[in-house]
Amino acid sequence: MDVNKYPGAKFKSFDSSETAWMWLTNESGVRDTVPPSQDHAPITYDRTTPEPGVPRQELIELSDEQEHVVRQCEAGHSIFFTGSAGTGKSVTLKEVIRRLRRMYSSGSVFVTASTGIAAINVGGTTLHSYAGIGLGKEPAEVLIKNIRKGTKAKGRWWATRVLVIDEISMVDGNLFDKLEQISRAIRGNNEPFGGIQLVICGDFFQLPPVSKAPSAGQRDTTKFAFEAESWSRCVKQMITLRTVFRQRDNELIEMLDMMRMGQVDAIGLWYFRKLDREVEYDDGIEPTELFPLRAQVEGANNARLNALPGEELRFIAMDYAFHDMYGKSIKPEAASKLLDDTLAPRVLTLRVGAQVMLIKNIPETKLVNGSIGTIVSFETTEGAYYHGISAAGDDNSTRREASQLDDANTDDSGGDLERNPSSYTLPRWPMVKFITGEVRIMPPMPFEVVNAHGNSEAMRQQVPLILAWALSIHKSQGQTLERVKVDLNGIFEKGQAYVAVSRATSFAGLQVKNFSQDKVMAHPRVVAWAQSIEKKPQPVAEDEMEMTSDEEGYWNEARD
Ligand SMILES: Nc1ncnc2c1ncn2[C@@H]1O[C@H](COP(=O)(O)OP(=O)(O)OP(=O)(O)O)[C@@H](O)[C@H]1O
Repeated sequence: MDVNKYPGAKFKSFDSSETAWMWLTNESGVRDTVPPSQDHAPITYDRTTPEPGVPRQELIELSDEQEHVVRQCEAGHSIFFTGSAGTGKSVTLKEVIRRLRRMYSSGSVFVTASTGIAAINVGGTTLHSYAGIGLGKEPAEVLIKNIRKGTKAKGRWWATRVLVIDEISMVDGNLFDKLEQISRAIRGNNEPFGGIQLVICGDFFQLPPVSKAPSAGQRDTTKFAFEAESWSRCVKQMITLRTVFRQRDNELIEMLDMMRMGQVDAIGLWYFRKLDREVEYDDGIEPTELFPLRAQVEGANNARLNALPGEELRFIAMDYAFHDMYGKSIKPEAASKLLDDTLAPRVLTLRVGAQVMLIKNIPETKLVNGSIGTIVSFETTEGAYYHGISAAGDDNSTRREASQLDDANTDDSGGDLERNPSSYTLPRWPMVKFITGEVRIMPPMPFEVVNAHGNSEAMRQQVPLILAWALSIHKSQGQTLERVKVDLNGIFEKGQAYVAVSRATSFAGLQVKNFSQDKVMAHPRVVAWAQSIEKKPQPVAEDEMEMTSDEEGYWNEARD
């Protein structure tokens, strides 16, 4: 890596993501992730060839009900699929995106989510940025006028054949109606949502749309997407995934179900009270404590880090800015802002003894996004190999590249100073011992932000870890955590307690402090809607008639 050309640089610009990947592959030696393909032709899906823009996941065999969702999407139906936490909604959605992009051109399948973090999780962009509506506060007529004036957002609306919306529970109902109106107006098509096929995913019992909390005596202004006037016209099918994969213990699954509905019975209460105990783990790795507020998380993590003796190492991310989907260069500051949603921090400060969470899946291992471990030392990759320890993402074929990474970073031109100020010649990376017992060295890995077409707009190279004594409930959404601690006294939002507690995989790894009925708040309008759906026969697509026993209704699990 000829970093002499870029003294102290944190950015390097490229014409396209392909040239950046070529540069990374040929010059920096980083080759632990295959560059996203820009090719729209069908690609065989395996661990080494990700679809454009779809985050790589371990090969998972879809269950029948998950496969059914995929087939309905392939058949062109507009659907909303839901299910309680851990039923594999994200896994299913990634497969839907992969298959639809293979069926149509990837340029006509747009992937969005309600928040930046959720969008990264499915390899998409925020719904607001797809729609080109800024904050979307103005009336629909004004937004339509603004979109008509430009070419970009208008072009996106025209090009869209399928619109994927993930984490729908956080999408405001008024916004949904505005988007529906915009779509019809811009596309000049009066069919529901302007004729776009909608694939909507989420669980309304999880986090609600962000709205100002009502003060005493004020009316709750939350409007859910299912309360949108256009919802029933646009969403023709609702499918509930019922098999929970995250937890195996049936009692825990039942308790979580009760919590989701905000109705914990006496037995559930007894079980929850039993969970109010300290859990000691032999390996010294503590449970991750989930907090509702970011400041609480930072306070808890920094206090624990500062209490550790020994040297502190700071790992500074390298950010790369590419082009947006119209070929316009993205400014470095804008790229860094986008990349902050990837969870990979701009600066990661660590010490030996720090508890960390992996924020990438490591193929061929049991290590996944959410795996918890402790820093046991800082080592060069060469040193780690000498002791028989592999690098993250490493198998035999990448060993050479990982050592090239060391060579690249030991260049005495100064590039290494940015990365690892404590070592001029031998950059060291965190060595982590995970709960699984596995020990891995963690050199930087790439984190990408893709646009709604699935092409890379920005990339961050950073050590794939964050501090994990504490985590915000918001960031924990979508995660699976083996050891969790939640104090329900801090909970203030409906759905928050359920999201937090449902991250756990087992009773043994779950501690719940201060459980009380009033903290397990399901939104009354979500409950009422769920119950009304339960009573209503569901619209069934023609090719679905024979499946009605399986897909009776949205809330058939509540009937059991
Ligand atoms: N068909 C399957 N076979 C085996 N494991 C699965 C399957 N589907 C999902 N899983 C696993 O179950 C866990 C939860 O999956 P996922 O995160 O997709 O659920 P989710 O419904 O999106 O959860 P949440 O609502 O909490 O975000 C993951 O560890 C995932 O790998």
